[in-house]
Amino acid sequence: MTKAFGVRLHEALATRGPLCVGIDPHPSLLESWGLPDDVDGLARFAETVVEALADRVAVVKPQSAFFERHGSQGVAVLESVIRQLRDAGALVLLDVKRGDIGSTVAAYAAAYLDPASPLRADAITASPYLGVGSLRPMFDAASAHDGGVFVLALTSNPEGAAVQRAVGPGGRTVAQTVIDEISQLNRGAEPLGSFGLVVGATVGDTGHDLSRVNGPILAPGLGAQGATASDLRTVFGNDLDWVVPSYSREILARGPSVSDLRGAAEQAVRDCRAVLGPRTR
Ligand SMILES: O=c1ccn([C@@H]2O[C@H](COP(=O)(O)O)[C@@H](O)[C@H]2O)c(=O)[nH]1
Repeated sequence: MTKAFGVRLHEALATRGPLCVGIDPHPSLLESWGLPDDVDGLARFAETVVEALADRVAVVKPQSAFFERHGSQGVAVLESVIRQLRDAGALVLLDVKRGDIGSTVAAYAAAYLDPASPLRADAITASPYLGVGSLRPMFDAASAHDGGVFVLALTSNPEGAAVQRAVGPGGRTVAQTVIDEISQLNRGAEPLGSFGLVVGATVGDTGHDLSRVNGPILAPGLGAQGATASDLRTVFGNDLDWVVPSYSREILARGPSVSDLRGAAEQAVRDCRAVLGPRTR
């Protein structure tokens, strides 16, 4: 029997350090690595990241879009990469940002969280734009199969604020509603729940209450989007315990050298540890 995603993430962060590295094979990165912008280039890029990082980084986050743009063969590469990452002990957070009416969300849940699926990951990202409740089939599948779901709350892009900071009839922002609903799902979980949030490292002081989340908070936007590890203190204040800092291009740009990729990941862990400090729980 496996352990709940929150438990596995807790262990991975403790043993491997507080870091998520994204696999985002941008055409420009393929070019700078001397690879063609085709399925072979995609596979060589992703396999190099697997070789460099899968046995040492806590969470690896393939960005599905960069695999999908190569069609069915790209998706086949993604399936293989997910399997290789998991076999090497990394937790795979598949960044797909899915969301829909509940009956369709059930199909997404089957695609990404059911152990029978070739695309099964440890956790996925989800969009709450159709209402957090519409994601219920994902939460149920995650609970049934020891997976996790990270729901967008305050995203790292500047356009997100207009929607996410809009205030609803009850006086809460859209983002705070998402935060509160996810916090409910994690109530009582030890050492932390399996339901996460996405809060960009670029957003500055959030002005939102993250104190009851009791689950992981993915913080993308570090590196290429301009945020630095020290910004995590400004963004999360005293709620730093379960922040999972996430870098993609900043680290990937150091390839194709396996040792340079590892060096960049080690530096990122040092930078983030200096801000996050020892986990208090
Ligand atoms: O708010 C969000 C949510 C997801 N992302 C994703 O993270 C990576 C960031 O890549 P960088 O190269 O480190 O900028 C990318 O896959 C985004 O789709 C995000 O940036 N912000």
